[in-house]
Amino acid sequence: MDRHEELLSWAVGQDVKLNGIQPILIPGRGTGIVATREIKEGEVILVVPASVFRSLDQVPKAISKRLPRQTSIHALLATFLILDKTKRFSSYHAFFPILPSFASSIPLLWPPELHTFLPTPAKDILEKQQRELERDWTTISKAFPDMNYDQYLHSWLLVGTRSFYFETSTMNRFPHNDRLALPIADLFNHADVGCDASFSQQGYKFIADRVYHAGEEIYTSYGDHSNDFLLTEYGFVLPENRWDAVSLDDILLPRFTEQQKNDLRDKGFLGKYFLYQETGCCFRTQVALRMLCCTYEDWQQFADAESEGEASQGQVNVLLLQILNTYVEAIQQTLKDMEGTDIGETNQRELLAGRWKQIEIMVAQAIKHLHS
Ligand SMILES: C[S@@+](CC[C@H](N)C(=O)[O-])C[C@H]1O[C@@H](n2cnc3c(N)ncnc32)[C@H](O)[C@@H]1O
Repeated sequence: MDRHEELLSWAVGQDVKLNGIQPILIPGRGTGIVATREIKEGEVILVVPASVFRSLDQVPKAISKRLPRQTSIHALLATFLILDKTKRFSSYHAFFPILPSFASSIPLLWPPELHTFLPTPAKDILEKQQRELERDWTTISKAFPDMNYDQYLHSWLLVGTRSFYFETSTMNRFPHNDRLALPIADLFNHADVGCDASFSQQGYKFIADRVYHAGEEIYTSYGDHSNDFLLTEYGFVLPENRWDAVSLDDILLPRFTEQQKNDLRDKGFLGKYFLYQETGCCFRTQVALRMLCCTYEDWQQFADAESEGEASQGQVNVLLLQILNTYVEAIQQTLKDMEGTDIGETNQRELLAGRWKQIEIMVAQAIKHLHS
């Protein structure tokens, strides 16, 4: 029996119902789920009973009692995966990628010098991850002094990349993004649109979002995530991603005086300026650009939604064009600097360069759109 057949028979033994789907190895994406026959839109393709869940409620008291009440679910599950020596989940655990396989893809494991080349939104997510990992490891290593850091890091990354959002009443006191659970759904790879899961107290079901032909990979969507988010949280970028966004903060923020920053902050418009794949510049960016090229009164009226800013749109577009052209030069410089460095592994640098090329294309498309 190969590994995937073993996983399948383990799942069936746990009362998981797979209907016209199976896990297989997919080049470049590890394991994924494919259709074994033609699947109709709306068909239930997977039923996972709550008895298989690994979440807050299943963490043994022997673990949770040794930890402070505010310990994150992420930290609890990571600890549970390590200390769970029962046979029941061993076929599932055997599927987990080993720690070195995360190193090429997950920026958290890249050398810090390479982090300096990450786009700003990815850097922000990485810093949050670093803070959370440190917080969790401090708690866990105090309660379990024999635990090894690499083993914990591995388990923490497994939970971070494989768990799905799930809620029970016992989870209410935890932040939404910490209401995590495993397993099975984690065998699906991500696409910007895919099959949805429907949850109940009995478990969850996956429903086909469209027709699938035999052999076709079936995706789910981990959320409306940009490629900077996917890169940092999951270690990959999508070639086509309707939710992709490019941050303009690095090129816009340095243009403001302190006074202008204060005015923007007072109205809640300082930073988080994005260029979206589908819709172009966000409203916040339009507000910020008007701060740089309109009178204070015109800016204020636009920011307060008292004017639609049509009279100033021409000026705004000219300024945006100039800013985006400057950004393209900066992106090309980043790519050149990356070519000239041997920091990290080749595949880490290639993944990062690929992301910057996507950003360059999105900015170039916005420039083309402004010209037309
Ligand atoms: C929840 S797991 C999905 C199953 C995983 N492929 C496996 O081998 O077990 C998430 C991980 O799968 C990979 N992945 C998911 N979607 C992907 C995609 N569209 N392209 C490339 N890798 C993907 C990434 O490594 C990600 O961290």
